[in-house]
Amino acid sequence: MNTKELVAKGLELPLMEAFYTIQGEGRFTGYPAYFIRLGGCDVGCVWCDVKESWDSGKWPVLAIEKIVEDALAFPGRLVVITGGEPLMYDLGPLTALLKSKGFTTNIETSGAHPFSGDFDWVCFSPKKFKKPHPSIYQQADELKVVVFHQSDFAFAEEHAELVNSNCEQRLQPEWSKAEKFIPVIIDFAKNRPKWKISLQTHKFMDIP
Ligand SMILES: C[S@@+](CC[C@H](N)C(=O)[O-])C[C@H]1O[C@@H](n2cnc3c(N)ncnc32)[C@H](O)[C@@H]1O
Ligand SMILES: Nc1nc2[nH]cc(C(=O)O)c2c(=O)[nH]1
Ligand code: SF4
Ligand SMILES: [Mg+2]
Repeated sequence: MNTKELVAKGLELPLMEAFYTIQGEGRFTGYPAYFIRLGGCDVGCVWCDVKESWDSGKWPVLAIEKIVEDALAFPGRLVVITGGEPLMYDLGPLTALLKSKGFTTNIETSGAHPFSGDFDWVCFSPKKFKKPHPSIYQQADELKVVVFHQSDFAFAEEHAELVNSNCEQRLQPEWSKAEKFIPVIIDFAKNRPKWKISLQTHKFMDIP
């Protein structure tokens, strides 16, 4: 098979970066985790903090065996697959291999492509820029909505209605608007206690 075919089968993937750090966001904030950041995203969030990931063609294509071998070099056994938009790819083979090696598998996704892979935790961050694929709503363990504009609160409530009943709900201020929206998010959550707050703590800790 050629590279295109191998990527289509999820046996090789474009890898922007992989790094061992502390999960900065959401339910596992503070947990040491190995991040696998896949290249490529077609969603186009204006405030994306990793726009350099968007062009998959910029990044080397690696066999999943190599990706997993590199992850094993670190003490932690929590992996976060992110991007770019990781669900652009078939994550079945990578997650199966990770789990066979004893990793807990988490994903950060916009849900904008059909769900694939075997995950212990699915963090679903819906975007106005590309409608989520229907398959994400029953898979999501966490709904994490980025607040960039006042209208994002209604957007968040719309998606809270669509996810499964035990899906955790978090609001995350868009980084450049944090000063403006943190007080608003605090007030919103205190009045609607199903909503919790997620901050990009890695940026406060000055770690990747
Ligand atoms: C870079 S995205 C990659 C994974 C996937 N494409 C997604 O959007 O969930 C990882 C997380 O960072 C969030 N994010 C990206 N840029 C942000 C920003 N400027 N402020 C706050 N959160 C941001 C996304 O909403 C998502 O929850
Ligand atoms: N430390 C750290 N935590 C994160 N949580 C989600 C991230 C992402 O870019 O997917 C991220 C990230 O880039 N760094
Ligand atoms: S979906 Fe994620 S990676 Fe893609 S543009 Fe939006 S925040 Fe960035
Ligand atoms: Mg990030």
